[in-house]
Amino acid sequence: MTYKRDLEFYDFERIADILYDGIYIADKHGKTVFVNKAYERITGLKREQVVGKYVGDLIETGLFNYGVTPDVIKTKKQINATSTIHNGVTVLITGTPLFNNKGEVELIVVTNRDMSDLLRIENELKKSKEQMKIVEKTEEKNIQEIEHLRKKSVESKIIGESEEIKNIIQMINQVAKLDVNVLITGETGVGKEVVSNEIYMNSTRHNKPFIKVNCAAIPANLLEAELFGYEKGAFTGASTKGKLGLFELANHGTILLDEIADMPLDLQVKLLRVIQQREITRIGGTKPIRLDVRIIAATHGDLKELVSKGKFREDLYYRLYVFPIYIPPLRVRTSDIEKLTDYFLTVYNNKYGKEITFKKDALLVWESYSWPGNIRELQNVLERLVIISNPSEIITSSKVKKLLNIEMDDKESIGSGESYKKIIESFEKKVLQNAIDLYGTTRKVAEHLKIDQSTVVKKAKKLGIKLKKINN
Ligand SMILES: Nc1ncnc2c1ncn2[C@@H]1O[C@H](COP(=O)(O)OP(=O)(O)OP(=O)(O)O)[C@@H](O)[C@H]1O
Repeated sequence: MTYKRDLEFYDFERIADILYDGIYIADKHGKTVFVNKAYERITGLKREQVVGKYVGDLIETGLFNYGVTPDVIKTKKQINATSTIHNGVTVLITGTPLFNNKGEVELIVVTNRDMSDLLRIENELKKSKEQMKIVEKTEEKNIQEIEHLRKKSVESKIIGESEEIKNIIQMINQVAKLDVNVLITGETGVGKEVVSNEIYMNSTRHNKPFIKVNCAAIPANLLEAELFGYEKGAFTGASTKGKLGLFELANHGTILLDEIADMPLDLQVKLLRVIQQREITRIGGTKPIRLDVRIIAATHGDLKELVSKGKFREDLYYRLYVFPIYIPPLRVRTSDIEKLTDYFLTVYNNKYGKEITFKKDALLVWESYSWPGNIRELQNVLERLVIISNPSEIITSSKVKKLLNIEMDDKESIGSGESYKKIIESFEKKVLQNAIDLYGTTRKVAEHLKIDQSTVVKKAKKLGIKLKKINN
């Protein structure tokens, strides 16, 4: 046989030394006769420490916790096992007996495979599987959240038949299907969110996410992470998994940036980039992420004024001002009060199982109130009224006045025991407050009441009327 003759020319020790797995050979007594280089590498033991030693002694000295050789000698069979060696490495060992022609065990050849790499890969696989599960769960949660927001939005309906509301509904119909940014302005509680819901519901994106962010409610230092997300370990305290930003959650859908005036200037720059380049970069990230999000911004503040004071970026203002919708306060569309009252009274009567109605003069007082908190206030006061009233109570004007803290009329005032000065003062306050509510600025009040603007300001101060949000 030629191959046998050829083999005689090869140096088996050299061959054994180039193998990746460790080789250990013991004689029939369990005395080590050979170890290759890979064995030295894996175990960290030198040839001299092992060769000539009995495997039992090696186990006793604590170099291995288990050796297969004694069992192979005993059983005369191949044995597979794992063993941890003194340096902490786990090895897969296979001991195979080599028999002489009498069928006796002559040598035991043991291969050692370092399991560290394998265990590391297995661990990584386990970790990635766990991470995948977390991502899947988060995605599922996000989808549920989006679905919840969508359902909530579907419920909203605009009540009101005033010219102002008709005009707003017309604007919603014009803009909803166009993919442009919308800026909704108006005092607190006028229905900016309700209008944004209607735009979303009537847009082509109505079956895609609708994410609402109140920029004033999230602390400025957290807003960036909330909006744009971050990569894992982006900053101290960041989650090790990283975080998906609200813009990414809103992808292909719509985002409502409520109270946009409260967005810090440095974030305004980032927002501008989202609008212009249609992409975001997570905090700590390097790769920009393409996005397709429609932006609806809302504010009760005067953005133009903030621009002139350097508190809002002019370029962003014009990017948002593509289609502005202004919602007037309830006091200038008093015809809506009755419809809204009817609507919410039915809602709360049903909710609390009551049949409360208004007396005609009570409704007049109700409608003449200035509703500084607008529809939100009307809704809240009405709910309170339903709660505190008897099941079939007919609400009187005095109950409404008490509830709304409205001062009494002239006849009621005269009989109240107050001094002449006090009665005149309260009458003056009522006139001035109504005029300010009606005309909005001290300049216009002065014009209509034919007095100096400085007198309006002085009297308002003296009578304790707040002019904070009124521009001269
Ligand atoms: N036209 C409307 N028809 C029915 N409900 C309305 C209408 N406008 C507002 N509401 C109700 O009034 C409340 C306040 O409305 P909304 O939150 O939209 O006001 P907002 O202008 O966004 O307030 P804020 O500036 O404080 O965020 C909500 O409960 C909303 O459902």
